[in-house]
Order: sequence, then structure tokens, then C-alpha cells
Amino acid sequence: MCSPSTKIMASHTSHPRAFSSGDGRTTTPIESFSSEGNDYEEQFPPLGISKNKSGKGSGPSMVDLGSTNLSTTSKSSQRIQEEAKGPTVEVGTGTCSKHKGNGSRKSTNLSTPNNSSQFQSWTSGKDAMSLNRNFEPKNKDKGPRRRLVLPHDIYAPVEKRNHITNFSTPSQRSKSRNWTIRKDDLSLKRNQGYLGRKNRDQSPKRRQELPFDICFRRNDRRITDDFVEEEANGEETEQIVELSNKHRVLRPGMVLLKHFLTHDAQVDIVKTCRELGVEPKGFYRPGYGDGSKLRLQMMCLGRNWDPQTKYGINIEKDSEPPKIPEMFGLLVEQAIREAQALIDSVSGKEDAESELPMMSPDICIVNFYTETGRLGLHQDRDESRESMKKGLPIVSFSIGDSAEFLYGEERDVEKAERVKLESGDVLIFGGESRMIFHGVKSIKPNSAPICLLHDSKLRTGRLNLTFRHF
Ligand SMILES: O=C(O)CCC(=O)C(=O)O
Ligand SMILES: [Fe+2]
Repeated sequence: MCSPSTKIMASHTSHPRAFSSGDGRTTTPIESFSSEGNDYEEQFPPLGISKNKSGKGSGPSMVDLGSTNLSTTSKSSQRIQEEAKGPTVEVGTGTCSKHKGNGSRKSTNLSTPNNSSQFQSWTSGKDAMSLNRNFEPKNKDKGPRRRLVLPHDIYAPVEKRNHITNFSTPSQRSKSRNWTIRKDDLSLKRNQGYLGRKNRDQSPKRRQELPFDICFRRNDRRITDDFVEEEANGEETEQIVELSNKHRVLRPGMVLLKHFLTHDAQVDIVKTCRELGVEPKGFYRPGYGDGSKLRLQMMCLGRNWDPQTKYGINIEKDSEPPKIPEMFGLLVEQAIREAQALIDSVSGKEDAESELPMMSPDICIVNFYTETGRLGLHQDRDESRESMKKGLPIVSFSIGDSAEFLYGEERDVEKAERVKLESGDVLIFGGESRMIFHGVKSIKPNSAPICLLHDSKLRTGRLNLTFRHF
């Protein structure tokens, strides 16, 4: 039984700087987009320390894309109240098909996706049906790639999460260990510490070489009520929670689709990313020439990108990355269409395309943040000049733990707006908002839907996919 995740976990505090600034950033062809220091340098100092990097004489950081005079931002709480009055669209909530409960945030039909109903179960969008025609039915277990990667499927038993499996005593738990280790997995398990302490190579170097596994294994996580603590900042959170199931236009060209990705879509995305991520071209921790590292794991699809080498050749990972799965691209287009529909309904016109153009992604950057992960304020400005000038949007999927996402006209944490990105949310920023500064201030531990964790085995943390067109 999967119980709903109804309570909010203790809010986390800001963490100390994760990495220092480096000077290894390569020059991009579009110098007008430059700001100082590493793009992803930590801007979230320990509490009480204010750090403003915007006043270093770098001038306006937003590029003029035609009419880029973004409206003045207000304090986040005011903003939230204003947004509460503003035009929004309610989206459905549902329950987990396999684990009955109220807490799952996925939308409507969650039965196993197949044939023409599959796409509907992937999005909460109204016109999902229109994409069915284009969608290849998926057979979950028989696809060639799945057969290929199944040997690496070493998902752990779930008995650690007592309230899901109802195995309350240690003996019951040990009896429930019906998971098996296939022979094919032996080499991977050896690398990942499955064969007992004496066989493990625990040197940090060794561990670093292995691709990061976004799914959990034994002892990685206990999801019990022990984790449920009082929300320290109740008032603020209530305001955010109140709005958490409404689509919103955050600013011109920037739309938040709440819980757009259904449970099934999220599970499939996790599993796909996990399969690709444990391969040699999978997750790694990107960094700069000076040795500083981003506080996340990253993997590229479609085209390689790295904070150091940008879209140039990455010395360590110079081979072609995996293709973007077709379904991901369809979801992106569906999300943009949904956002355009919202923009039209708000403006009363039918010219959303001019505010938020359609985009067909050829790059997907997949990030995984652990509980202490974060990403400094930055612009996504390494795509082609044409793409940026057209304002082709960045489309961002959030899965797993919630994130405190900051965005603003300047690279200034103090002035930035803030929004909570929850599992299933899709954030889109294009048009006037294409060059907006944005970053992830913190991850809210244990905030992911329980059913998602159960069905996907996603480990503690947040999976984020940002789609772009080069
Ligand atoms: O994780 C997120 O929500 C943002 C990721 C991002 O900005 C990026 O990958 O460029
Ligand atoms: Fe970004």
C-alpha cells in the first residue's frame, strides 16, 4: 500500500558554497550574453550573508530580443498573492493506480499505458489525444532497448519503506527479500558495491568514475514517518501550496504547468534516464578547469553540452550522446501547446506563438540533484544566436523532490522571484523570458510523491530535464 505524502517535510536551510568560482569558462559566440564568473557559480551563500554579483559593472544582462523590457519584479510573497488573483487553470489530481491513496499528484487515467490511450496517460493536457496519431505504441518490456538494458535493472526491494510494504518486523522484512541478482549484473554490482565489503573498491576515485545511478539501491533510503517533520516556515509554504495545482503565466513568455506530467510519464522518464544514465555516456559531475564542480549530476541527450566546453567537443565525453527519446519530444511540444493555450486564454487573443514560440528540441540536459544539490543563477545562452533571438523556449521537466527555483532579470539572488517546482511540473521560458536568469536554490528533501518513488525507484533528490533547440 502506498500512503499519500500529505505532510510537508522540514524546510531546509541554505547550504554553504558548494564550489568556488573558476576562470575556465570558454568564450561564447554571443558575448552580449556574458556575465561574470562561472555561469553556474554558487550564488546561495549561508543564511545571513548577502551576496550580490549583479553590481560588478557587467551592465544589463538581459539581451534585447525585440521587446525585452521585462516587468519589474516584486517580492515573492506579494507576487504569490498577485498570482493567486490572476488567471490560472486548474489541473486535475488523481490517485496512484497501483497504490490507492490521496497523495499522488498525477493526473486522471493512470492505468498501464498502451496503444492509443498511452499518450493521454503521460500528460494532463487536454489535447493529448491529438498526439495519439503520431505516437508509436509502446510495449514496456519487449522493446529492443529495454531488452538491452534490462540486465542492468538492479532495482532494490522496497521493504525498507515500511509504510509502503507493511513489513513491520525485521523477520518479515528479511522474508520479503524476493529480489534477485542476475548473473548479467555481476560486473555492474561489483562496481557498485553489491558483493560485500571485501570486494568493494571504495576509493573516491573509483566511485567517481562510475556513472551515477539515479535509482536507489539497498539502504539508500528509508521512507518512513521519521522523515516527516514540522514545516518550519508554515505561512510561506501555505501560500505556495495553495497555488500548487494551477497553471500560471509567471511573466511574458514564462509559463508554469503544474503537475503536467502524469505519474506514468514520470515513472517512464525516470526509468529511461536511469537506463541511459548508468551507461558510460551517462551521468557525471560536470565542472570547470580549476577543478570546481557543479552540485549536480548531468547527462546530455541529443547533443553534448558541458559548462566548461559548452557545445564544443568535450574531451572526456567526445562521442555522440544518446538520442532524445521520441516521447520526450512529444511531451515537450504538448507542453508548449498547453502553455500557448493558457497565454491565449489570459490575453483573449490568439497570438501566443509570438509570445512563446513552438520549439522542437534537439538537446536535452538531464540534471539530477541530491538533497544538497543546487545550481547558481545563470542564463541558458550557449544555444545558437538564431535560437535565442527567436526566443525558442527552454522547457524544463521536474521529477522527484521539489525545488526552490529562482528567476529574475538580474543575476541577483536577492532580487529574484521564487517558485516551487514539484514533481510533474513543467516550466517553460521563451520569448521575452528566454534569457532570464534562473537557478535552483535548494531541494526539499522527501517531498517527492511516494507512489513515484515506489514505482520508479528514484532515489532521494530531483531529476530535471531541460529541453532546448540549438
Ligand atoms: O533544474 C532546473 O530546474 C534548472 C536547470 C537549468 O537551469 C539548466 O540545466 O540549465
Ligand atoms: Fe538553465
